[in-house]
Amino acid sequence: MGTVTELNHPLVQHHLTHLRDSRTSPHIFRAQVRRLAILLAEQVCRDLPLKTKQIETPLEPMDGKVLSSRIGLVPILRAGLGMTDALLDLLPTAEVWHLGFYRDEETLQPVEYYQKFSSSPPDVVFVLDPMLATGGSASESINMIKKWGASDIRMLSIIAAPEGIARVRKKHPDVPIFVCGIDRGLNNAAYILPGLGDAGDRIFNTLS
Ligand SMILES: O=P(O)(O)OC[C@H]1O[C@H](OP(=O)(O)OP(=O)(O)O)[C@H](O)[C@@H]1O
Ligand SMILES: O=c1cc[nH]c(=O)[nH]1
Ligand SMILES: [Mg+2]
Repeated sequence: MGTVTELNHPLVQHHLTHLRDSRTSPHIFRAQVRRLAILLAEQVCRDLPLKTKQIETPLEPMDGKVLSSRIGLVPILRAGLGMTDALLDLLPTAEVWHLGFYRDEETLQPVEYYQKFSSSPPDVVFVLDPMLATGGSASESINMIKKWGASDIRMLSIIAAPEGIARVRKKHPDVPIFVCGIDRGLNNAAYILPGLGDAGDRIFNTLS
């Protein structure tokens, strides 16, 4: 079974609470998503390989270390876009490839509407989606990323339901999951409880 890393850090809990709060404005919500994505990035990058790079400091030459992998970010539209810039700040040479899915409100099944992949996959792919609810969107996304040829795939979410984690682990036992918080479960409409509502709508200010 794939590993699940739940960030258990005071900063994560602090920023998660402000993210969840229904009074948080879209402007602050976006900032909170970004802060939490940075904290997730710190965890998910812990074992990335390094190579030596010879540089000169103002005082002397030295062998420095730099990341050696080709890293790809795959934000799941729309809400995954909210996490992308935070990852790019830390990984400025990462490639960004997009997948578009929306969840059909009746069937709760993910519906694909956009895919943009290169001819060869990166060495490591970070799948970005703040919400892992039933796990349908994440599982389908990972299916497509595997068809692309990627083998080192890591799922980054801000909030997950146990049901979504179980589904991704069952379908993709090779994919580690990194999440800021694991919530109680899903309501009848498959929204995460206590959750934060619809992440895409809160990021893009499209709540009607
Ligand atoms: O685990 P699941 O049950 O599949 O639900 C999670 C999906 O739902 C949300 O996207 P949504 O369909 O609301 O699209 P949006 O990002 O455009 O709002 C979320 O960002 C995930 O992609
Ligand atoms: O709680 C949920 C479930 C799916 N998508 C969201 O944005 N929020
Ligand atoms: Mg949405």
